[in-house]
Amino acid sequence: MIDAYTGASVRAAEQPLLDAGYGDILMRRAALGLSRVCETHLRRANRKGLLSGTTAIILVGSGNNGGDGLWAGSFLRRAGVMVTAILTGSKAHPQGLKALRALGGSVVRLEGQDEASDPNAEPDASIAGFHTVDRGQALSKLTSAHLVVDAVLGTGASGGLRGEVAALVQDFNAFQRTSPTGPRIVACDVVSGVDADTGEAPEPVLKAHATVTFGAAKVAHVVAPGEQVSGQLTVIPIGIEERLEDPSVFRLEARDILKAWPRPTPTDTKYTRGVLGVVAGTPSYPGAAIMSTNAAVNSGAGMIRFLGDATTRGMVLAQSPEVVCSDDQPWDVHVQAWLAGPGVADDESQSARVQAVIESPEPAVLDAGALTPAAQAVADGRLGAQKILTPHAGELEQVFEWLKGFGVTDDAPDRDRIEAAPVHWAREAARLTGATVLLKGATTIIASPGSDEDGVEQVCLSIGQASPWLATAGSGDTLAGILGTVVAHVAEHPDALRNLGAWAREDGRWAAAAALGAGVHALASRVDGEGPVPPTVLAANVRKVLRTTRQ
Ligand SMILES: NC(=O)C1=CN([C@@H]2O[C@H](COP(=O)(O)OP(=O)(O)OC[C@H]3O[C@@H](n4cnc5c(N)ncnc54)[C@H](O)[C@@H]3O)[C@@H](O)[C@H]2O)[C@@H](O)CC1
Ligand SMILES: Nc1ncnc2c1ncn2[C@@H]1O[C@H](COP(=O)(O)OP(=O)(O)O)[C@@H](O)[C@H]1O
Repeated sequence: MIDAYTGASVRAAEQPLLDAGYGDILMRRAALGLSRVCETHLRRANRKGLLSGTTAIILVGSGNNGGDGLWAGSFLRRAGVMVTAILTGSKAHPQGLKALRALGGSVVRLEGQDEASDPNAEPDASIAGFHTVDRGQALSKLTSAHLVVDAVLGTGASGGLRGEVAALVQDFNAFQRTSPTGPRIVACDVVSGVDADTGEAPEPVLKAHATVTFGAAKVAHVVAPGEQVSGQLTVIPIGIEERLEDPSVFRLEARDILKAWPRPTPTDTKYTRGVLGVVAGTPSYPGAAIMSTNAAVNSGAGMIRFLGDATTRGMVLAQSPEVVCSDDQPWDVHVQAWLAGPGVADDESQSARVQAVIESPEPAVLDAGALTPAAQAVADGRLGAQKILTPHAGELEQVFEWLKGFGVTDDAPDRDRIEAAPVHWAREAARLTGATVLLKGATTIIASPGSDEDGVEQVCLSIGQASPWLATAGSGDTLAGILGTVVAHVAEHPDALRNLGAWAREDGRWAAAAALGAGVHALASRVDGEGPVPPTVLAANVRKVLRTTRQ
């Protein structure tokens, strides 16, 4: 599990050490870790695996992030690398600058640095004497280097790159598009301009092959879009780890997911494992019913009860004879949890069942056609953490429109805003609806509602490493079936996921269950390597994923 923190909580952990005068030591530890990762990349760039003869350009901002870069440059110099620092701000960390120069590193200033690129610009005599390079000259230094270290902005950034350095990055990105064999790019702490706390990545950003961060991962490393530009993450311990408070986002990794996935014990029966009721599909859209029930079967549901019309029932049974089908109403059957909504549109009887599920006290995964009625139900009160909404960004936009219509919020973000800061909007949707929200996308975000009144903190998780091949119609129906299975189990065994952490109890268990479902879905997308994963194959892959650990 990766615990990811906000910049503010990392700074709070550092503060006592800074107050005690250990700032330089922290910075040098950070820089040493950064330089080691840079060395690995540089050795790969040299056929003989040597460092001498390799070149590194460090883009250096005016704050401590730039200080890390300068110190790392001095360590690389000592190892024989030819290092040039390009200063992009109106000042530079004095000790870092001294250290790099003492070891023979070159230092130049990017011409045109002005108030636009650094809001706190103060003319600084200590760097005024350095030779300047214009953007074209800086670009040719970058493109001819073996390695570029991005140390312009770290956790102290407010907004994206601006001014001349933004234009330089834009030019470099244009070069990269035509010449994929450019330098390796290593980001210091966070990719410059990416918001450490939300992962927002305002263009332009220098997409990194690797990011080296200090003390702990930041939220931007585990949520979209920040994660997608960060490359491989290395966390360097600097001595603040014990002082960190609660993480802001948990990233579950493959081993956490496989370890926590609930497995039957010898005393279990199909009922004690949790019965899942499914309200999905209509004669017009029967596929969603077939795919979601098939996924539930393959993820090991104890029993599945499908409610729907005769045509769809016949098709579900043809694919999965294990499913118990009827035309009952939700209140007539006893289940531990529901899955409602996939493929439900323009059908009175199925919509009525969806409505009954929303109004029932049971836990429920509410997907696709259940999202609008769920948002409408918020007008009558919070839904409860046991109701799990599973929108993609476009569906979440509609949920927010309904919430705005009911006066629950003034701010209804559109799809683009949601995609720019999914972790923020997933949390907000959970807070406003009172439901657990699973927001789909390149990384999947899961947020529990929390409660200001009861002092219950929101739990937030992220799941990554899903194959982009999942962007296929029907992947969501498969996810819904997997989610239903694990939610039904957790409904019957409230403490089943407690080993994940204290946060995975009470209301947080629904977020934990949803994260496990999304995690298994992501693992199933890559189990046979990278390539197309039609939903039926994806569902079958779930069994392979769940077989990979010993019990
Ligand atoms: N505090 C510490 O002891 C440690 C801090 N470390 C490093 O320090 C970094 C944080 O340092 P700082 O707080 O100095 O912040 P940054 O280095 O991220 O940036 C702050 C500077 O950039 C300017 N700035 C902010 N937004 C800008 C924008 N959009 N465009 C142009 N200029 C902008 C500010 O005016 C300020 O001068 C971390 O990311 C990490 O790399 C590490 O050395 C570990 C130890
Ligand atoms: N680019 C991507 N990378 C990784 N996963 C993705 C990507 N695009 C979509 N997904 C995942 O694929 C699934 C698509 O679900 P959804 O949009 O509901 O599809 P459908 O309704 O057609 O079944 C979600 O789990 C989502 O997180």
